[in-house]
Amino acid sequence: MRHAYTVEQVRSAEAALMAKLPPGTLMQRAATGLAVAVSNFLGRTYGANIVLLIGSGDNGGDALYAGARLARRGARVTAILLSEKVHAAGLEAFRLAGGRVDTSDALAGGRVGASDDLADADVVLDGIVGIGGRPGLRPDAEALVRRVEQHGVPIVAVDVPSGVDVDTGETPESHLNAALTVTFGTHKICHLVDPAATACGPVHLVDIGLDLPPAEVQSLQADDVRALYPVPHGESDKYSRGVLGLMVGSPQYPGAAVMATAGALAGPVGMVRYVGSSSVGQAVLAEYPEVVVGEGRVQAWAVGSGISTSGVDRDRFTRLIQQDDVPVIVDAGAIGALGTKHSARLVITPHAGELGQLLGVPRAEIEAGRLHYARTAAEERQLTVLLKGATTVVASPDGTTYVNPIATPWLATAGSGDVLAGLLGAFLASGLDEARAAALAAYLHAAAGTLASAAGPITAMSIAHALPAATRHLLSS
Ligand SMILES: NC(=O)C1=CN([C@@H]2O[C@H](COP(=O)(O)OP(=O)(O)OC[C@H]3O[C@@H](n4cnc5c(N)ncnc54)[C@H](O)[C@@H]3O)[C@@H](O)[C@H]2O)[C@@H](O)CC1
Ligand SMILES: [K+]
Repeated sequence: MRHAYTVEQVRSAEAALMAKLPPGTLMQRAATGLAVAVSNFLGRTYGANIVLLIGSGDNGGDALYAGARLARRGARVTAILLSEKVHAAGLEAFRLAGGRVDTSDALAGGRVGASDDLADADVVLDGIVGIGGRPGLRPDAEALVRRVEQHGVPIVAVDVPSGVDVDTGETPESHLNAALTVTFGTHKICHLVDPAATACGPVHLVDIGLDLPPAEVQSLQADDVRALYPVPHGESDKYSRGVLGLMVGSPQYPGAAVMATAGALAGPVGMVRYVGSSSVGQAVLAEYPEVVVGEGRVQAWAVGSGISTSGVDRDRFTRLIQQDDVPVIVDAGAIGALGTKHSARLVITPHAGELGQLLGVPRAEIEAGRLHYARTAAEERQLTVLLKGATTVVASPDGTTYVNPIATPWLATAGSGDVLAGLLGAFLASGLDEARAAALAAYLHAAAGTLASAAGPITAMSIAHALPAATRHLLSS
């Protein structure tokens, strides 16, 4: 499991550890890991041109000490100081190691004389601000960063890309985009949650020995998927593996029922029941003769995919969400039919627009604050939210939050959400709790999409068809 923490949690873990260690130990651990990561990124150190952007805090200190190490190993390292006050011991160590300080007018509001250094750089280290920074780049920093971008020089962010909001993953002000982020001790929320996660690029974690409490945000890894997946055993039968009821698709959108069925049957469920209009049921049977059409006992329901809000059978839907023994996935049109009361365990699967409608918030605001709004909806409505998007967020009413670590933009294709609803239903019917079922479904859906895509376009059915292979690969690796 990958865990992400708030700044406050990181600071208190750091303080507890620092109290037990000689002064400066943690910064040295961080700087050593950073220097190694930069060498690996470059593929060489000797002869490399490295520029450091140095702000006023310890984040700049990390960059200066790492710069000193790289200079000692033969790199040409230049520091551009963005503040009159920088980490003094770090600067001294940097100078002693042969590092150059660019004394041109970097401080004079962006009239940067460091053009040669920037143009010739192989990499730029962003030590402007770390977890102590407020969101946004100041004008001098912004001018420098834009110059770096113009020259096409990759940036390695120290701890976090300067300018992002570390605790929310939001980017309300200007920020930089890193080719790699090297972080220390643990992941922070901005490393996992978009839009900041995209600004981080790949994230490399350097262990500095922190002891941390339960995480704010978690992200399943392949070994978690293996551990959680409900693999059938010798005594399993189709009923004990779980029966999923699908109330999805409509004469207008019959394909949604076929795609949700495809997703469900490629999951861990033992049996799928279809309940809906007979023409849609026929379409499902034509593709999947193993489906049972008609009422019967189920362990979970998926409702709403391919049904407009006005097309939802309100009486039936209200009865479903008022019973408390079977969890219900509420997708697409059914999200719009949701009232404020329910007693069933619910998972809603909105995209940003649908969540915006539910909360009365513009879509753009949801996109900019995905973690916040997913959590708000989960807490206020007492249900689990799977917020679809480039990185899927799963938030449950008890605060448990997962972010899906893998994604391919090719997943954004018609019917992809129907496959996901079916797959999620299969995990719920097999007995997993809502948050884990949603996190597993998001992971495998993205893994199958990535496999099917191979960096090219995909259809929803190809995602469903790739699910067994993606699952096999994960379970056997
Ligand atoms: N505390 C620790 O034990 C460790 C901290 N480490 C490093 O220390 C960093 C945190 O250091 P600090 O707490 O000194 O804080 P930062 O270095 O993140 O920045 C705080 C400083 O930046 C200024 N500032 C705030 N917002 C700004 C903005 N938008 N633009 C420009 N300047 C801004 C503040 O006035 C303050 O002087 C971590 O991110 C990490 O890189 C590492 O060395 C690991 C150990
Ligand atoms: K930084």
